[in-house]
Amino acid sequence: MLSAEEIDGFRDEGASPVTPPDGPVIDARGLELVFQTNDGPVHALNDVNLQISKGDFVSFIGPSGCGKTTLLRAIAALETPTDGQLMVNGMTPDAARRSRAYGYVFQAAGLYPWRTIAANVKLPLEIMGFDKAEQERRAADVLRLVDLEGFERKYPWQLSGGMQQRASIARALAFDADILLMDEPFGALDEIVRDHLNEQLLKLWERTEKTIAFVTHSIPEAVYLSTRIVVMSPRPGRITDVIDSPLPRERPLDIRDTPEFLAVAHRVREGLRAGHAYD
Ligand SMILES: Nc1ncnc2c1ncn2[C@@H]1O[C@H](COP(=O)(O)OP(=O)(O)OP(=O)(O)O)[C@@H](O)[C@H]1O
Repeated sequence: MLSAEEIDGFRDEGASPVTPPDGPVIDARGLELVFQTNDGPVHALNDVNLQISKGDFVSFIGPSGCGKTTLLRAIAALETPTDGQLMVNGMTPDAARRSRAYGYVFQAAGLYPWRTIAANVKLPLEIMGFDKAEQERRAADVLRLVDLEGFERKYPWQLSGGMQQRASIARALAFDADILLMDEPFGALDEIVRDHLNEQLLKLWERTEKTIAFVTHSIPEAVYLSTRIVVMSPRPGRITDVIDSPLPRERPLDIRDTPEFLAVAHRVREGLRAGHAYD
């Protein structure tokens, strides 16, 4: 379920989503993030430099604990960098959050079991004070976008895992932010369902022209989805490679068998290996 801080994000006062600037939608320069813990400092991000343009689909891939989620949470103003500069839509992450610059999709669908699918999708809109008619209209629109038309009155437990994750994507889309931050949204699903959702997500990205930042552990998923793949080293997370995908935007699933696809996957694997200490 959404945490108190995430729900607070919807409550922040703010205008409707703003038009992104001409420059990068997400701009990180020399970003550092150190957590202070009882066992001493944990250096999660080290000198992260990255510019993401409007309409990019960027995947972050790296070993467990390398700081992928931390980076996404910093973009969402849920963590505060200890050094460097981070701008989202040309403003500080806090200001971007208040202007509802992004929707956030978590690893677990996080739907409230006592609310119907439509009521879950409307939750942020309710908190933001949209009137009832607008809530209805938007919920219907986004549920159609994720192919859940007809499931409005169902409860989350009546839906499969993949459908629940689509509902959580619909909830993140409901207030029409330009940026979608997705933290391993399909990590817990079986491969066939994941393939199907990957295909659907690409179509949705085409239709909506959103900028997507997507965390994954899966090389094929990163290569299949992305226009850019950001490879990270083990903690402290540094960017070791940024790959601009040569693949066309239109991607049937069987593109994964082509030499071009396999070449990109190979480069990602090499990047992960280079950053990894095995001993
Ligand atoms: N709030 C926190 N306080 C202290 N340490 C934290 C906190 N959040 C994350 N960390 C630590 O920071 C490091 C990076 O964590 P993060 O969750 O960003 O990694 P990740 O790459 O997303 O991992 P995974 O792929 O396993 O989800 C880890 O060592 C983690 O234990």
